[in-house]
Parts: sequence; C-alpha cells; structure tokens
Amino acid sequence: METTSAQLKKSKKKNEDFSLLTDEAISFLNKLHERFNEKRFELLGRREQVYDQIKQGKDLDFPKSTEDVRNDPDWKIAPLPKDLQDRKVEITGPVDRKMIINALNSGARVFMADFEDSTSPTWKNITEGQQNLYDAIRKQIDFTADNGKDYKLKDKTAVLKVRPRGWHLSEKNFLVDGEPISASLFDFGLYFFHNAHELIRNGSGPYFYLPKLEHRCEARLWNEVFVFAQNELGIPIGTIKSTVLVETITAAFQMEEIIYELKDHMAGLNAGRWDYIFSFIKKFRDRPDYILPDRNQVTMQVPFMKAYANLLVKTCHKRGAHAIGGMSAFIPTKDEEQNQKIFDKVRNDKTEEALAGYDGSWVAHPALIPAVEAVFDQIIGDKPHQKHILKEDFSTTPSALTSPNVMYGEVTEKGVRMNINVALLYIESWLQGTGAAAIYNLMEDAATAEISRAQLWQWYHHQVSFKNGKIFNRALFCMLLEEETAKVKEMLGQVRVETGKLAIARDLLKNLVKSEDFEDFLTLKAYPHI
Ligand SMILES: CC(=O)SCCNC(=O)CCNC(=O)[C@H](O)C(C)(C)COP(=O)(O)OP(=O)(O)OC[C@H]1O[C@@H](n2cnc3c(N)ncnc32)[C@H](O)[C@@H]1OP(=O)(O)O
Ligand SMILES: O=CC(=O)O
Ligand SMILES: [Mg+2]
Repeated sequence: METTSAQLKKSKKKNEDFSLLTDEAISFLNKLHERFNEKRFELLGRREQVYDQIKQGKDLDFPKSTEDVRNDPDWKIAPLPKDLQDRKVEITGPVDRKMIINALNSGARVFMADFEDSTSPTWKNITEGQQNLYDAIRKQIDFTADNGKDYKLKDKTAVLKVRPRGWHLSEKNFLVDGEPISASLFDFGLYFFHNAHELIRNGSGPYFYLPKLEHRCEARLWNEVFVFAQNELGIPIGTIKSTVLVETITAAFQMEEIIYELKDHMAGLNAGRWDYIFSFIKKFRDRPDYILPDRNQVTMQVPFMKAYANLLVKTCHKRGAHAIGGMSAFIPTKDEEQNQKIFDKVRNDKTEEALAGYDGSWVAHPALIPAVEAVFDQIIGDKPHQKHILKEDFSTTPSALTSPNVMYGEVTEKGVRMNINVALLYIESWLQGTGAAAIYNLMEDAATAEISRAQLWQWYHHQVSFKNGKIFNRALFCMLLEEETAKVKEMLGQVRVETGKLAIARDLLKNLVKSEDFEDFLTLKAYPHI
C-alpha cells in the first residue's frame, strides 16, 4: 500500500500526542504486525471463499476434518482463575472515561470495555480509551462531568475484560512500513503491553473478548498472538483468558474447534445474538428463501436462534467453559409504566437463558444489573456457575441451525421505515464519534445497525412485496429514504443537521442498500469519514 509522506507525517504527529505510544510499545506493535498481519489477510480471504460456496448453494455443516476434536471426550479447557469463576452479570460499554468508571462501579461481576460494536473508532476514542483503561487499572481514574458531578472508583470494582476490534478492521492512524496495522492487534497489543503485568500484580489478569470470528483458524491466529505476546513480556503461557463471541453463522458450526484452538486461553463462549442475526442475513443474502421478517420479529424465540443458543451451552459445558448469554437491547427509560414492561422483557429473556444453562449474561445498562442478577441467583443458587449442566439430551442439526423458518412474521412497510430511520440515526451518531446510542428505548450499536441495513439490502435486491401490495423497489426505497430522512432531521434539530453528518449518513446508507455488491461491514465504508 502506498503511503504519502504527508500521511506519514500526520500519523507521526498524532502518535507523538499520545503518550502510551512509547518506543517500546511501538516496537511491540510492529512485531505483532510483522508476524501476524499476512495471516490475517489470508484468513479474511478465506471468508470470501466460504461465502462463495454458500452462494452456490452449498449447505453449512460441521466439518468432517475436525471430527476427532469433537469426538474426543477427554480434553477440557485449562483451569480458570478465581476472578473468572462467577460471571453471572457482565456489563458492557464503550471506553469513554465516565462509562468506564460507572461500569466498574456498577456492581456487575465483570465489565467488558468495548472497542468494537459500541465504539466509533475515531483516533480520539481509541487513544483516550486506552488511556482511560490504563488509568482505571492503576486506580488513578477520575472524571468531572459538565454538570459538576464527580466520578471516582469504588474500592470493589468489576473484573475488567477488553474487546478489541475485529479482524476485518484496520487502524489507519498507526502505520507499519506505510501499512495500517490490524485494529485487533493495535487494541490488544497496546492494552496488553502496558497493563498485563499490572493486572497480574493486582490479582487479576489480561482478559479479553474476541469478536466476529468466522472460522476456527481465526481463533488459532488469536492463540498464536497470545503465545507470542506472553513470551515477549515474560508472562506464563495461559495467563491470558479470552471469551469468544459466537456471532457468525459459520462459527456456530465450529464452536468446539474454537474452544480447542484457544483451550489454554479460553474462558468461555458468548452468544452474540445481534451480529449473529446480521451474519445469518449476510451469508444467505442471495437466497430468496432466506428472507427474514421485520427486525423486531427475529427474536431468541425463533427456531434457528434457539438451536444456536442451546448448542452453545452444551458445547461450552462439555469442555468446562462458561456459556455467557447475549445482550437484551431493551434499556430503561424515565417513563415508569414503560419501564415495567422493559424490565419484564429483560427478566424473561434472562430467565430463558439461565434455564437453558447459561452461566451469566450481558447487560447494556447498570439499572438492569439487580434484575438480571436476581434471575441468575435464583436459578444457579450459591454456586458460581452451572457448568455441571451438560445438556446431553440436546442435539441439533445443520438444517435446524440454518433454517430461515421463523414460524410467523412478515416484512412490512413499517419495518422498512424503522430500519431506514434507525440506520440513519445510528450512522449519523457513529460518524460523530458515538458508537452506542439509545434509540427508541433500544440500545443500538454497530451490530444492531448492521441488521437494519443488511435487511434493507436483502429486501431491496429481492424486491419483497408488502401485504399492502407495494413492492420494495428503487422508487419506493428512494421515497421512503427521503421521508425518513425528513423525520430524522426533525428529531436531530436544525443545528445538528447543519453541523453534523446526516447527509453523509444518508448517502452511505443509500449506497450500501443499492449497491449490487454487499459491503461486508458498514463500518468499513464509514471509516474514511471519521
Ligand atoms: C451487540 C453488542 O455488542 S452489545 C455490547 C455493546 N454495546 C454496549 O455495550 C452498549 C452499552 N450501553 C450503552 O452504551 C448505554 O447504555 C446507552 C448508550 C445505550 C445509553 O446510555 P445513556 O443514554 O447514557 O443512558 P442513561 O442516560 O439512562 O444513563 C444513566 C447513567 O447510567 C450510565 N450508563 C448507561 N449505560 C452504561 C453502561 N453500559 N456502562 C456504564 N454506565 C452506563 C450513564 O453513564 C449514566 O450515568 P450518570 O447518571 O452518571 O450520568
Ligand atoms: O457483540 C454482540 C452482539 O450481539 O453482536
Ligand atoms: Mg457483536
């Protein structure tokens, strides 16, 4: 890749302003890049090959070549440290300073600090996020809000985990020999380099969540990165512990293999339901029999989601790993009556998970912690987890995991409008540097927004028709886009529309939906704009 001297100068200047980029840290990041970037691109290329096979009608199946891994009853993951035994409630959130303090103080067992779905990767967000985590680990983090409220850490805080960005993303502000480093290696590398020893000294460790893996070899790559990083820093192999998000349809067929690849560094799997739905739509997008109904109808109750959720618990417990539930997107509001319904929905969702054998689950908002904790406490009792539940009676099939049958539901004009509206609001927010937003009482992040735009692409390219007789074609899309843009303008107000990035968001969405070629991730198309 060609890089101009102006670009290099700019990147050097930016890096100088960020004190964690010491010579030693840069050298560590460079080594990660040199050793692992080529493999990363090779594996990203393999994703395309798998998609081409699906497009040609090949059904997904559990790989024959790794049957011995699945059939061998004797292997288990390495033992887990004390502070990773009880994970009944894990809060997640972006890496801004106030959020980190609130999440660590929230009473959740774990806080997952997120550089992925909920962070818009502006250089400011990424570098400040690293600095905030550095300060939090050393208990030297504080913050004063504009309203004068002071924030500082309590004595007892949640166990910290970090989710670096996925393999598909690059970090354009850090170049190695003129080439952008992998965003995964940047986020992981810088955090690990500065904090691994300090975390161990504090009685914890370097713990990670790994997003958006599509193949067991991508887990192997992470394992190789972990081994190398630990050796470089003189840290015993197996100190790093990671939880892998099973959030792609192809990974669902390789859960056991993913655990195996990372078994010395494995803490569990998480059912990342939103990216999973996105991946399902994306991988089967060409097939007319795979058109899913409105977004709000694709719930954890639909058969293919249930099959995946149950398989995840069974697989984890067979190998001694934690099974962690996904994110209910409902977040509390100021309206008490509505709140009642929201809490009921979250409680029901988490009860389903706990009864299915999950050992804990995610919350998006601190106000939900007591309710979710109560559910898991009631079902699991005093024990830290319920890994003894082996679910030996449960079995599933490739067709149950991939059948698009949702039993009921349809594509409606209201659903199309909602997807356009939410995607516009979210992309606008992301372009302004905010990667998680409360929109219509739901937590929206990159994963949920991807569902909206992927559905629009699929409905548009298959020209679905609604019960009212209208066909979702070019003319209708253009009309609805204009109408929803007008509504969003009203919502944002004149000042934000004039100074903000709604026009770019609208153009991005329009192109993402109309383009013949499906863009793999909307964030890849949006990244040049931040
Ligand atoms: C698909 C996936 O990947 S899910 C995982 C990734 N997504 C996430 O992690 C999203 C996490 N959630 C959030 O970011 C936030 O809850 C939002 C953006 C949805 C809503 O945030 P807000 O608009 O600030 O909500 P609200 O006004 O109700 O917040 C009340 C307080 O709770 C705090 N809070 C809200 N969510 C969180 C959180 N996840 N972690 C820590 N504190 C939080 C706010 O900072 C605020 O604190 P304050 O009273 O000291 O000012
Ligand atoms: O990262 C979580 C998801 O649901 O996507
Ligand atoms: Mg995700």
